[in-house]
Amino acid sequence: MQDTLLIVEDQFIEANNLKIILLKAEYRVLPIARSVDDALEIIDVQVPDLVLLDIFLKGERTGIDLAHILKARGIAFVYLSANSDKSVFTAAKMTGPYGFLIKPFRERDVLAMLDIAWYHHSQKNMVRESESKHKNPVNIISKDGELKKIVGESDSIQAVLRNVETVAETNVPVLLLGESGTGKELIAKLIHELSHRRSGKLVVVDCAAMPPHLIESELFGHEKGSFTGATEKRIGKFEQANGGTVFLDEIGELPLDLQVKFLRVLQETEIEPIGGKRRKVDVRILAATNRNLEEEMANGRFRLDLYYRLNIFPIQLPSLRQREADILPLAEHFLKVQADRFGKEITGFSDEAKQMLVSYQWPGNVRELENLVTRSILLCVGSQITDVQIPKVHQLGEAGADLKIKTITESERDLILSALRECNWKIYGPGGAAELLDINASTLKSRMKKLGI
Ligand SMILES: Nc1ncnc2c1ncn2[C@@H]1O[C@H](COP(=O)(O)OP(=O)(O)OP(=O)(O)O)[C@@H](O)[C@H]1O
Repeated sequence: MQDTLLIVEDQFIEANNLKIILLKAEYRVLPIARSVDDALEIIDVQVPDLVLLDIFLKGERTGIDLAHILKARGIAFVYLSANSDKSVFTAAKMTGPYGFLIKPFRERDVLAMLDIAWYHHSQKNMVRESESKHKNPVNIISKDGELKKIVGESDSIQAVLRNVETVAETNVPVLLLGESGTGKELIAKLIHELSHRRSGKLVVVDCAAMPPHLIESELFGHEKGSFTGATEKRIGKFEQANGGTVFLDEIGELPLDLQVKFLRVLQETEIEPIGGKRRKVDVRILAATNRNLEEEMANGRFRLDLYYRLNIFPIQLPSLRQREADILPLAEHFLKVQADRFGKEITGFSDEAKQMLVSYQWPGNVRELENLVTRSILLCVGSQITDVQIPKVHQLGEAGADLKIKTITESERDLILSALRECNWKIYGPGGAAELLDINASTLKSRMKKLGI
């Protein structure tokens, strides 16, 4: 089957010459688009295999704006541009094209670039296919009737799932590492569900949430009368989980004296309730932290022996910004789940909203994404989410960084550049630099021209 190409170019003669070259090389070429709107109309009817994209086009939106949309839709593209200006090139590069040709170009340069683009595109598709062939070990967790799906297409989350598959059936303790909101607790639940302990309990203990004077009794239990106020015997979490799994979240918060007692659970599978005798428990330990345990050890806050005992099988959860490929699948997943929950009929995100989602850094990781999607659903009035309220404080991150006194022109230039960078060089529409700077897009464009950006 012939590969189908779309040329997006506002110069009629150049577009036509290019079309002739491509037809001669036996590509199928869709009608030429002269603006972003034209291109979108064509793509809505027929998805091309690859788009050849000029940067400055007819109409308000640029090729870089279109590239963001193509990227969100998973359509490959290469740039063809007469403009080799460094800032434009940098902005174009950030959209992840398969190639960039400076006009005027020779026929064989175009064809060679297309060959390379096809090669990279097919490699990427092969990786995607092999990823989707790898079935998640169990991606549905049922607990108290609650269904949870583990979503993730990126290499890094697939590697996590493979590790989970490897370790789940063993009795080895697992240390889950990663920033807050990356899914450590969810993975702990998955490990439990995949283990032979699945019919036993999974007891979750958040070490950071317990008052220090109660942790020992909570974890190990106490005998009646063992201290003032111990009016009843208490069964600790380790014993409650007998035959099952204990997940200790925020293990880095466990006080040093209790780390020794916990080490005994790991080494001897024994607990010692306050005021009681040592006894055996049959539990598997999963622990998580978003702290750097090596640093904690260096500062004397975490025991070396416990660290080595726990660190037999560490699993590092990647931050969301390290796995951009997962942002949209996760967002779509939360949209479906939460829209059902609130009884709203929302079909999806607009291209602009998708672009805003993939451009943001997600310091709060998957939890922040889930919350933002929920908020967007509640605020959504139509059948599509067209706006997501990315926190402004992060968008403005770079603008105030440089405090050196500059001329007004220099400051204006820096500010515009920071805003453009924050918005991945999107000028118009929601999440664009004009919105961020709170000025009219055409004013921004004329300021950019004047300042040579
Ligand atoms: N891959 C994923 N697929 C679907 N939902 C996910 C995924 N990862 C995380 N979540 C959801 O994101 C939220 C945060 O995840 P979780 O509580 O497991 O993170 P955490 O790393 O344990 O956070 P913390 O360190 O703050 O305790 C949860 O609602 C969880 O269900």
